[in-house]
Amino acid sequence: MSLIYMPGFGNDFETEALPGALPQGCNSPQRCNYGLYAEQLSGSPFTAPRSTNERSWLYRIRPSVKHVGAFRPIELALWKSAPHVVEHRLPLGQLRWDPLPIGDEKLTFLTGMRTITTAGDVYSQTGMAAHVYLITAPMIDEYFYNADGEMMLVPDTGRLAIATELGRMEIGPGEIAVLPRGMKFTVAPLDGAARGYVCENYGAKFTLPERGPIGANCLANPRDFKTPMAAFEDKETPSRVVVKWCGGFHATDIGHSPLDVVAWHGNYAPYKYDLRTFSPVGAISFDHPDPSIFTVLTAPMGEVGTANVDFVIFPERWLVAENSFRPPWYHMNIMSEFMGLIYGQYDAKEAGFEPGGMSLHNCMLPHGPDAAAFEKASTAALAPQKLSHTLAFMFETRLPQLLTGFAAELPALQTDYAACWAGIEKKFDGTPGLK
Ligand SMILES: O=C(O)Cc1cc(O)ccc1O
Ligand SMILES: [Fe+2]
Repeated sequence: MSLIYMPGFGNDFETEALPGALPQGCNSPQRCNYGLYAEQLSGSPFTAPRSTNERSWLYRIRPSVKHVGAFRPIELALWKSAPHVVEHRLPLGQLRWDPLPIGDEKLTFLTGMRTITTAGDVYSQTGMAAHVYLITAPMIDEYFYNADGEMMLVPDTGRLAIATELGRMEIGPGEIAVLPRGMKFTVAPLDGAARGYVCENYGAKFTLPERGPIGANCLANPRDFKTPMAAFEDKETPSRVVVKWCGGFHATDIGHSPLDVVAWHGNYAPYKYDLRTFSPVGAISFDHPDPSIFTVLTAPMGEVGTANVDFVIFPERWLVAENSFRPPWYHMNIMSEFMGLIYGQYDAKEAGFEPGGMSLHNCMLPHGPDAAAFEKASTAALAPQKLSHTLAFMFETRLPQLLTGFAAELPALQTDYAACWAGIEKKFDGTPGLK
C-alpha cells in the first residue's frame, strides 16, 4: 500500500481516519464522536510566540495517561545522553570511521542505537547527540517516545516503516524523517536490515532556515515536507512503551497499542523529506561559499544565527566557479562537524570516506581536502563539472561534540585518518607569481 502524505512545513494540518472523527469549530467538545478522547500534545510552552508555538489535538481511543502504567528503569547501554564526559584512549584530533557492520544479531531501533557523540546538556534542553542505528528486526508490540528531544533519522541502508501516533511514514536512503519530542512511534525495517544516522536534538525544534536575499524559492521548499495522514491501531495486545527521559530509559506494560489516534489537527507532527528535492544555490561565478547555503533545517539557539544544530547536505550539483579552488577550503570552525555519507563520493575526500561512514571535525580542529583532493582540484581544467550520485550531510552544532567510549573503541575507527593530509607539500618558493 503506498502511503499518502500531506504537503507543507509546519502547516496547521487536519486529518481523520474515520468520517466525522475530528470535531469541527472546537477542540474539546463535551463528548467526541465515536467515543474518542480529546488530548492536546504541546511541543512549545503554551505562551511561545505564534511563530514557534506548536501543538496538536489528538482524538484517540484512550488518553495517553492510559498508555503508561508503572515505569521501571531499563538499560539501553549504548544510547548515551549529554552531558556524557568519558575518559577514552584517543588523543584530540580529527576522526573518521568506516561504516559500522550491521551484523546478524537481532537489533531493533532501540537496542541497535549506538551513540557516537553528545553535545550540550539534556537537562537544560540544549545540544544534541549523533547516533548510528543498526536494525535487523522490527519493534513488535513495542512503542517508544523521546522526552529529551526530537529525532531526525537519516537512512543510508534499507527502508524503514515508521508508525507514529499521527500516522505512518516510509523512508529510505536519500530521505529523512523527523519525529517530534513526546510522540510515540515504532520502527520496522522493510528490507530485512537497515542502517542510518540519527540526530537527537535536545534544543529548539528544527525549522527552515531564513533565505534572506535568496528570496522565496530554492533550498528546501516547504511543500516537499510530507506529514502522514491519521491512521490508528485498535489492537488489544500486551505491549510495552519505552520512554527516554533525561537520559534514562523506562518501560511500562500495557494491554493495547498506543497508536490509537483516529483523527488529529495541529502543527506538531512528524514529517519526512526527500533530500533530492533540495534545490541548491551556489557560486555561479567564483569562490566557494560557506556550507550554510546547503542548510536543510536549522535548530536555533538563543543567540541569533547560532545553531544548536544545523542539518546541512552536500547534494548532486554542478560546479562552475571559474579561477577557483572548488572543493571546501582549509578551515577551522567554532562549530563542530559530524559528517556522514549516504551514497557516492564526497569531493573533499574521494577515498576513505565511505557510504555509511562518518567523520568528526570538532570545534577549532583544522581540516579540509586531503592531499589528493587538493592536487586534483588545484590543477584541474575548470570546465563545468557535474557532481553526480553523491549525497553527504553534516550535523553541525555550536557546541563541542564529545566522543562516547563506544565510538572511541570502534574497530571501524581509522587510526591513520590524519595521514590523509600528510602529503600536503610546501609549495612556497619565495618568488612572486603563480606556480
Ligand atoms: O569540512 C567539510 O568537509 C564540510 C564543509 C564543506 C564546505 O563546503 C565548507 C566548509 C565545511 O566545513
Ligand atoms: Fe568542515
